[in-house]
Amino acid sequence: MIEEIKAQLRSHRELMETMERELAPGIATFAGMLAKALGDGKKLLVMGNGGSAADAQHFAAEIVGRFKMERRGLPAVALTTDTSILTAIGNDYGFDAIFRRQVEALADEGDVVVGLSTSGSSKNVHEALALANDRGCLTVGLLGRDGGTIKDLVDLDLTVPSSDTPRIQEGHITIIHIVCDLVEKGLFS
Ligand SMILES: O=C(CO)[C@@H](O)[C@H](O)[C@H](O)[C@H](O)COP(=O)(O)O
Ligand SMILES: [Zn+2]
Repeated sequence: MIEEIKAQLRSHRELMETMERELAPGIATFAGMLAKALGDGKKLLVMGNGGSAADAQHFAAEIVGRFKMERRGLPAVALTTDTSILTAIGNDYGFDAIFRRQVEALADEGDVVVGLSTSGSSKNVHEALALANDRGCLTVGLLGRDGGTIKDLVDLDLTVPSSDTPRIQEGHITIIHIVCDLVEKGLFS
């Protein structure tokens, strides 16, 4: 068991090293884009399924609440949280529409719309990002594997170089924390 634990910790560390080599410029672009949008009074919308739904909520909480600094709240909404909205849309229009319909209702031009998908191909995330593009939003995919169908759809993709879902999710939350740090420092220090 100890060997298995060490192997998993090693694969996490190796992924972080690969991300350090490959993703730093993309993470900087994401942070700059989000800081500019929030500074201009735009908002963040963020979504994902399963563990990525939790990551979406985590991201919105850092932006609305705080990451590390005492500062005013900034506008961010996780599209994963309202069970009445999710069940109404899912029941009436289908699961693939649960995020798209919320983008239709909430997204304005210039907002940043982020989709998390370890496969890069979850249909409900794909459809929401496609509509966000049509709305003139800035779209970002936090993805994994080969980036799936979402990679070519978004303005910016950050595809974590792994095919292991939990490792990809660990990559995503690391990116989210770095971006929150840079956004706070960019806007408030
Ligand atoms: O957290 C995990 C696995 O670590 C799961 O809940 C996982 O998020 C779910 O299977 C999702 O439905 C996967 O969707 P996606 O990342 O491919 O878009
Ligand atoms: Zn998970």
